[in-house]
Amino acid sequence: FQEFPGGWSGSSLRGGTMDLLLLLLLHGLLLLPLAALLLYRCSSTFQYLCKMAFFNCWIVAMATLLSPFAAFRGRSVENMKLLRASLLPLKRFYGIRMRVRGSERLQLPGPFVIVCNHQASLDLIGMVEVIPDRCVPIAKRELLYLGTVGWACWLSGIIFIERHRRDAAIGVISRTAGTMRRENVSRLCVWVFPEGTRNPGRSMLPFKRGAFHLAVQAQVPIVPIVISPYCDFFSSKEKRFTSGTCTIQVLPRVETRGLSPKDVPKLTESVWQAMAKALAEMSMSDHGDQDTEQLQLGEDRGSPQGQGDTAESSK
Ligand SMILES: CCCCCCCCCCCCCCC(=O)SCCNC(=O)CCNC(=O)[C@H](O)C(C)(C)COP(=O)(O)OP(=O)(O)OC[C@H]1O[C@@H](n2cnc3c(N)ncnc32)[C@H](O)[C@@H]1OP(=O)(O)O
Ligand SMILES: CCCCCCCC/C=C\CCCCCCCC(=O)OC[C@@H](O)COP(=O)(O)O
Repeated sequence: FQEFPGGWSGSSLRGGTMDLLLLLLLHGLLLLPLAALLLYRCSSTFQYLCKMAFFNCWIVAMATLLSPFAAFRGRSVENMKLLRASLLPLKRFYGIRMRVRGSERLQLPGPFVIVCNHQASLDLIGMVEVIPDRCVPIAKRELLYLGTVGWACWLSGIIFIERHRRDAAIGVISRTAGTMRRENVSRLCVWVFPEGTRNPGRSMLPFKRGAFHLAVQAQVPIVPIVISPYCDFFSSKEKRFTSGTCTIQVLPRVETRGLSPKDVPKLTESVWQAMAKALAEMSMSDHGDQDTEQLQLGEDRGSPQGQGDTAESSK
């Protein structure tokens, strides 16, 4: 480059290009969040993707932060309290109002098995709303391999089963029943999603029998819980996630004392029927507003009737 007095020199030309590039980069950096914000406001799909990404990031972040503290205690159901506390704020972030009905039905002195419908991973938000102390979920083994999430689940005493290895899964369930029955172990409850997989919408899949074998083997009651359909505010198929209201209905417990394995098919069917009825009633009313407290279970023996409450959560 030749230099001319008062003209452009090679170095000043390079400097000018650099300035221009920097200016463009700065604009880009400023415009990107603005564009993302605009997209978030305009596109419900983008909003859904952001909210789901945040859900997963929150879980990974909490698992990473809390696992070292949980590790001090070792593998213990007491760590479920940490897991629960870390997931409770999620409903506020998403503007989900939780209504719980019949929560007093969970205050039993002894062990019991909870069975709950499974629509989406969002069920975790409902689960932590009502899960009693010393209660662990049964989860698919794949969760164990999700890095710190798996570690957090293991430390919290979550019971893992390999769904496609029936004999191994039955073995895990039998050992769990043994632990529930053992007198020297303080009360242990187990939460099962008996559909065995997620099932979005207003219906339920037929139930797998493991939860019912577990209750019969341990001779403990079954407490069915129904979470109202998310259709109003959430759909993974339509990529829609807005704020909304969710009702959690705890149904009367079903006793299993005196039942044997041959009673399991009938027991499974009657619990499915009772839960399907409650789900249908919730679907008909706006957000499960209809009072389903008077639900009677065919198999229900000795459950306190008509004592239901409706608690709007302030947790
Ligand atoms: C800090 C932040 C960290 C946050 C971390 C995030 C937290 C995550 C935790 C949340 C966990 C939620 C996870 C949800 C899930 O993973 S759902 C998926 C796992 N759950 C299930 O699969 C449900 C349990 N499954 C079963 O119970 C099944 O019954 C199973 C044992 C797996 C067998 O299934 P399958 O073979 O497909 O079918 P059936 O149930 O129809 O059974 C077939 C025959 O076997 C007999 N059977 C079943 N179980 C038993 C048993 N325990 N004992 C004896 N016999 C059994 C059953 O009766 C059938 O025989 P018959 O037809 O009656 O002759
Ligand atoms: C080193 C590896 C790092 C991996 C990091 C992975 C990050 C994973 C991010 C978030 C994990 C969120 C876990 C939420 C678990 C929700 C429970 C759930 O809903 O499981 C589904 C199961 O019921 C049924 O599964 P399917 O419907 O049969 O499918």
